[in-house]
Amino acid sequence: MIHLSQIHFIREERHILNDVNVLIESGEHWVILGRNGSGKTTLLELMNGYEFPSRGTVDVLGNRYGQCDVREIRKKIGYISQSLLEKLNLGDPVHEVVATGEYAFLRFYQEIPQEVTARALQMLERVRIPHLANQTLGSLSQGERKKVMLARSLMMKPEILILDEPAAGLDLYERERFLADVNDLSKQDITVVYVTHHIEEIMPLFTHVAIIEQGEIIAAGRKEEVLTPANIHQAFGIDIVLEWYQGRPWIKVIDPK
Ligand SMILES: Nc1ncnc2c1ncn2[C@@H]1O[C@H](COP(=O)(O)OP(=O)(O)OP(=O)(O)O)[C@@H](O)[C@H]1O
Repeated sequence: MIHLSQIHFIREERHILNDVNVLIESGEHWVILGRNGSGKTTLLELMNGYEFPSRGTVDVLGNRYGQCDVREIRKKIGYISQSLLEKLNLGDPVHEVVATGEYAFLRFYQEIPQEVTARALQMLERVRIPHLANQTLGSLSQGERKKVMLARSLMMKPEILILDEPAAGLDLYERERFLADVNDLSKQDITVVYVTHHIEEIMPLFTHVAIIEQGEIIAAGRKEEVLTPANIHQAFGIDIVLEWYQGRPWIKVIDPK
C-alpha cells in the first residue's frame, strides 16, 4: 500500500529524515509515534506527495511518486489534519461540510445533489452525530468537529486514511468518543495511518507501530514487539512501565529519583 524506501529529507542543510524505511501492507493499520519535531508530519506529507524526498523512493498504491500523477493518487487518500480543519468554513452547515468531501472541494457554490446529501447523513450516522447535521461547523465542540472531518474524509471512499494528531486538544470524553470511531474503521477496507505523541491512543485496531526519533525510525513492526520500555525510553527519554488493558497500551512513568 505504502512503501517509503531509503528516504532522506534535507531542508536548509538539516537532515530532517535520515534513511527512513517503512512498508505498510494491505490489511495493516499503523501508528507513527514520536516526540515533537521528530519528523512525523514530514513522513505524512511524503505519503501524500505534498513533499518530495531529497533521496529515496515513495510508492503508494503501486505508483511511484515522481513517475505518476500524484493528484490522481491523492483522490484515494483521506487526510485529516489541523490545517484542513482551519480551511473549512465555520459558518457552513455540518451536512454541507461533509458533502464537500465527495469532491474534495472546500465549499459548494451550486446545489448539492440529493444523493450526496443522503450519503453525507449516512456518514454522520457512522460517526454517531446525525443530530448535528443542520448546525453550523462553528457551533460544534472540538471533538465533534474532528468527527465531522472523519465523516467528510469517508465520503470519497478512501483506500488509505491518514490522520495527523487528530485527538490533540480533546478532553478525555471527546477523545474516547473520537477514538471509538477510529477503531470502528476496522470494519471497512481502509488502511489507516495515525500520527500521535500519545501511547494510550493506540487503539486495538492498530496492528503496527513505527517509532521515530530525530528523523530516524528506531523501531517498526507489530505493536506488541515495538512498544517496549526500552524503545519508549529511547524515543521520549522517560522510563516507564507499560501494561496492556483491553487491547490498549497504558503507561506509568517511573520517578527517576
Ligand atoms: N520545509 C522545511 N524546511 C525546514 N525545516 C523543516 C521543513 N519541514 C519540516 N522541517 C523541520 O523538521 C522537523 C520535523 O518536523 P515535523 O513537522 O515533521 O515534526 P513532527 O514530528 O510532526 O512534530 P510535531 O509532533 O511537533 O507536529 C522540525 O524541526 C521542522 O521544523
